[in-house]
Amino acid sequence: MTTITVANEQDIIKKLSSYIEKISNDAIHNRGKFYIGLSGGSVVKYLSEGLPKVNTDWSKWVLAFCDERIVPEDSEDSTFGVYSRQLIPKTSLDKKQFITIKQGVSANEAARDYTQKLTDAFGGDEFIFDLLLLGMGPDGHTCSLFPNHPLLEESNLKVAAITDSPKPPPERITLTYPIINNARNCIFAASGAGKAEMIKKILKDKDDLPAARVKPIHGSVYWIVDAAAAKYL
Ligand SMILES: O=C1O[C@H](COP(=O)(O)O)[C@@H](O)[C@H](O)[C@H]1O
Repeated sequence: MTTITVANEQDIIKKLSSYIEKISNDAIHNRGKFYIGLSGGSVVKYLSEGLPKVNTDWSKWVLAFCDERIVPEDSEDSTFGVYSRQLIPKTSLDKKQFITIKQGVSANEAARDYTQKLTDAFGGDEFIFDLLLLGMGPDGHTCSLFPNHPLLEESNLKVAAITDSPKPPPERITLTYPIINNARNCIFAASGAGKAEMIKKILKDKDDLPAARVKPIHGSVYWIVDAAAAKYL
């Protein structure tokens, strides 16, 4: 695990963008495509500001979601909805490059459908993401994997439904640890004093929180944090 501490949110955006540029270009050079998993929350802002400056072949990107909320795409809570308003217009990305959830179905049906869409996108049932961009909530959750939730132990499903998310909206789908920890790279980005206590618990005290369980078997995990979020490290 590598922790990178920078001065402020703008520097997080710059550092994150430089990692994305390098990892995407390496993936495209070595394997012809770049598979990336996106998170919602504050990560959307980092990417909407940073990605438009990244030098990459956008046509080779395949974009999925680390988690998504079961809401209509035009809802403020839809992660794809936010990216389509805030990021897509600033890049050459096409909406068709995003693997989105099926609309108008239950969380369980959306999870099943999303698993099939990922199987099609990866050309098989081994999903190896080049990069997962992860957020960490103030309770230590990542993706839609929340503290003390049974989904933390899920070992069969690759994409799972959750219908009792403690953070609204309650119905979501999420990648599970077998897929998260099969990624080549995972990057957490977190800023602000509101995250400082949890960052200490995870990075210093090594508490068993959902974000701390991100340990790719053959890959790397990076934490990019600003000075306020790192104040207890
Ligand atoms: O609900 C969610 O929260 C986490 C963390 O969000 P943040 O705003 O505290 O960074 C996010 O990573 C996840 O994708 C989202 O569904």
